[in-house]
Amino acid sequence: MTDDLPAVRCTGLRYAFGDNVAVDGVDLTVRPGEVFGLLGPNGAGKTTTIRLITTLLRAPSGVVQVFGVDVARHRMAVRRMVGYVPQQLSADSALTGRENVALFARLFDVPRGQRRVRVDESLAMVGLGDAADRLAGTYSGGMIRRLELAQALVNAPRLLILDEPTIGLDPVARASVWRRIGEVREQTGMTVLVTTHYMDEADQFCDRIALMHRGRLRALGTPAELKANLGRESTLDDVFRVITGDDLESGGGIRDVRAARRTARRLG
Ligand SMILES: Nc1ncnc2c1ncn2[C@@H]1O[C@H](COP(=O)(O)OP(=O)(O)OP(=O)(O)O)[C@@H](O)[C@H]1O
Repeated sequence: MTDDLPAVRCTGLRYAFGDNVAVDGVDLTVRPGEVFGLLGPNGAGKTTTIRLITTLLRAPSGVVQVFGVDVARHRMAVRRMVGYVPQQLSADSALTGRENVALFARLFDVPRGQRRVRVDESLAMVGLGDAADRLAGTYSGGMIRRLELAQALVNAPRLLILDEPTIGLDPVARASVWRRIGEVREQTGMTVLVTTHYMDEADQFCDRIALMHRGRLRALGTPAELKANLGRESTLDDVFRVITGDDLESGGGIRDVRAARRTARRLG
């Protein structure tokens, strides 16, 4: 009955850190079953938007609904529907892959009788079945990301939210992470909301894209639509540059460097 409801609907969403308006009146609908990419330069407001959707931040104004459920009023119900892979994580290098996922199964309150099966299924979905009993500390960066994906999948979420799932990975590992995301989506029909800085990845793997800049949505459409609006032979990079001016090059600064270092430390 709820199948036609949007996976996410944000209306007039706004959030400020002191005087700094991070999210400035965002209206956004993510359709059920799609892979939706939220793009934008550093500081655009993507992570803050995701935190509002996942109930980690509370919006002072605006409404967020996940499959029709209001996040302000039903936080736990929303959390049960959402799997979230944040930028800074989560996998414990002193535990095996299986133990890491089992820990999340307990945290998410997966019924005891289903835990073992759910853990095995999640590890298999991301291609870590054979490595499940190795310590996560021995995994490559790409395997760690897939392990984090398995952690988010263990409670069978209807909506999977990934914040920069491929940052800091080499091209082969990036492709492998995306392949797993695609397979999971096909197997489960779940909706995927993803942020990325990699335009080529967004172009290839997202059904629709929203470009965010300075807290606002500046463009929304399929990759093909966004490129077509700009003219023949345009790339998503071109679209991005037109919308954000020079911010793509100048964006980042200390926060970006810190984030990249954090990721490198985590993966290294
Ligand atoms: N915890 C915080 N305290 C104060 N300001 C914050 C905090 N988190 C984010 N901001 C500010 O809010 C704005 C939006 O940040 P946000 O992290 O949502 O952007 P982003 O698009 O996710 O950037 P990135 O790509 O670097 O992750 C930025 O100006 C940022 O400096």
